[in-house]
Amino acid sequence: EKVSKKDVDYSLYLVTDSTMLPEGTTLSSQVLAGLRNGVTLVQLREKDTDTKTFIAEAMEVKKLCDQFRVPLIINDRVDVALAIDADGVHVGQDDMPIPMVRKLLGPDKILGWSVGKVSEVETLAEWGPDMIDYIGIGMVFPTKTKKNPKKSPMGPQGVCRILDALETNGADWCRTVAIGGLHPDCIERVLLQCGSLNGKRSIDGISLVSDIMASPDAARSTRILRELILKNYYNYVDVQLKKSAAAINVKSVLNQVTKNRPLVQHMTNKVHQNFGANVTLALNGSPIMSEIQSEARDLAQIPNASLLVNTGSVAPIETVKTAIEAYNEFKRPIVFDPVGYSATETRHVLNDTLLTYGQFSCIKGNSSEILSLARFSTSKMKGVDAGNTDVDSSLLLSATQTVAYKFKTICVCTGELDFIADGTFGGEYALSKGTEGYDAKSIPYIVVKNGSIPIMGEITASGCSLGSTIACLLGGLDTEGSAFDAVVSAVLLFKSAGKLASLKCKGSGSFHVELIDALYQLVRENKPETWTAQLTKE
Ligand SMILES: Cc1nc(C(=O)O)sc1CCOP(=O)(O)O
Ligand SMILES: C=C1C=NC(C(F)(F)F)=NC1=N
Ligand SMILES: [Mg+2]
Repeated sequence: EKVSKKDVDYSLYLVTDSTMLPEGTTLSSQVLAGLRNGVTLVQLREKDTDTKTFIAEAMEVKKLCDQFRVPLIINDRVDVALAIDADGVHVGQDDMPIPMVRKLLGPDKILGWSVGKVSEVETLAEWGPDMIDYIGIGMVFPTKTKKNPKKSPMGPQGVCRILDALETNGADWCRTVAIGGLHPDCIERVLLQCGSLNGKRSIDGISLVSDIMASPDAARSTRILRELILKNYYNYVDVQLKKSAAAINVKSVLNQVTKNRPLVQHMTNKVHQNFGANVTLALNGSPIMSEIQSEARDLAQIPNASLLVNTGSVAPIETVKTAIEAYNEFKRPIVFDPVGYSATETRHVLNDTLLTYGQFSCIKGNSSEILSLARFSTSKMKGVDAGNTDVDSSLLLSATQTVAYKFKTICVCTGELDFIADGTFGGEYALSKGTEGYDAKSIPYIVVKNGSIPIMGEITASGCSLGSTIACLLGGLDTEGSAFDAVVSAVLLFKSAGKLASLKCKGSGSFHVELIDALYQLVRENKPETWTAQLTKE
C-alpha cells in the first residue's frame, strides 16, 4: 500500500547526484545510508544521463525506497517516473509546464515545483490544491551543486518572503522545503528563521544534495542532519534567551559586565572607531578594533567576547563573514548595526548579504533603518542619520517587532522613544507549524522614554556607540545572564548618560567628553533607579 501523498514526511529530503560520489561509494550505497539514518523522501536527479541508465538507476533506487516505505520522486523526467511507477515528479521553472505534468501523472502522484519568486507562488495559488503538492524554495545559500544557476541565493529572509506569499495567497495545502547550500553550520538558523510573519507556517523540511551525496560517511552525515531537525532549538548564543516578558534586572547586568570585563570586537566605520573604543572602556569593557580575518576565531574564543558589526565599516565582506561565522560557532553574541540600510542600493545589498551570514543576538538601527528592514517604508533614507522623526510610534513599534520576529533576534529601534522587541522565542523552532500563531505583534517589547536629546544627533557616532554599549553588556553576561535584559539595560544606560551629558555640555565637543564621563560614572555607581531613562509600557 502506498504512502498517501497527504502523509508525506518532507523533513529530510535527499536529492541525489551521482557526479559527486566519493571513492568507494555508489549512488545506491549513499541513498541506502541516507534511508537507514533518517532520510524521509528521495529525489533521483540526474542532469545528463542516458535514459537507459536513468531507468536502471531509478529502478534500483525505487527498490531501496520501497524497503523503507519512503516515496521516490523523479526530477524532470516525467516519462521515467511513469515508466517505473515512481511516487512523483519534481520539475523546475524551465521544465514541462505544471498542468501538463499533472495531467500525465494523475491526481495521486506527488508533484513538486522549484520556486524562487513570489510571482510563482501567485501562479501556484491560482492553480489550486489539486496541482502542486510541495515546492522547493531556493537557493537559500550559494551552492556549487546546481550548474549555471539562473537565480541568486535568497537567504533565510528570501524563504520567509515565499512563505508569506503562500499565506497571503491562501495556498494552505502547499508544503515547502528549503534547498541550496544547506549544511550543519547553517541549518539551525534556517529552521529558526524560516517562518511566515503570521506565525502560521514554517518550512516542512530541508532538502539537500552534497551534504549527503558527497559525504565519505553518508550515514553519519544523515544522523547529524536528523539530530538538528529533531532538536527544535538553536542556542546560538550561550546566554539566556527569554521566552516571555519578565522583569528586567539592570543592576545585575552591570555587575556581570564589571566582573567579566568583556572583549568587544568592533568591525565598524572609521568615524566610530575611536569613540566606540572609549565608550567600551568607560563601560569596563575591553575594545579591540580588529578587521584581521585570520584572528577572528581566536578572538571569538576569548571569554566574554562579543562582536559589533557596523556596516559603515569598509572591512572586506569575506572578513566580516568569517567573524560572524566564528562568533556563531563559539556561541558569542553579535550585534548588527545596518548603518544607512537603504540609503543606497550598495548598502542595501551589502546589509542584506551580511544578514544571511549568521544569527544575530541584536539588530539595532534608527527609525529609517528599521522601517526599511521591516520593508515597511520605501522612502529612501536621507543620509545615514535618522530619517523622518515624525513617524508615529505605533508604526515604529510594529516595525521593530517585525524585524525582531523575522530575524528571531532582539531588535532595537532608536529615536525619541526607543523600542526594543524580543523575537528570539528562546531559540526554539518547529517544522511546519511556525510559531503556532504567535505573530510579530504578539512578541514582548519594551519602550524606553527619556525625552529628546537634540545634541545627540549633532555628534558623530552616537548611534554607533549605542551599538558598542549593547555589545559590551551582552558580552559581559554570565551564561545565566539574560540577553534581553542586557540590551534593554544598554539602551537605558546610554540614553540616561546622553541626557546627563546634554545638560552639562557647552557644545558638541564637550558633549562627547561629558557622554564618556556620564557612562563611566553611571556604570560605577550602578543605581539604575536614579536614571532619567525609564521603561514605559506604551
Ligand atoms: C537541486 C537544487 N535546486 C536548487 C534551487 O535553488 O532550486 S539548489 C540545488 C542544489 C542544492 O545542492 P546542495 O544541497 O549540495 O547545496
Ligand atoms: C531544483 C530543485 C529544487 N528543489 C527541489 C526540492 F527540494 F526537492 F524541492 N528539487 C530540485 N531538484
Ligand atoms: Mg545607526
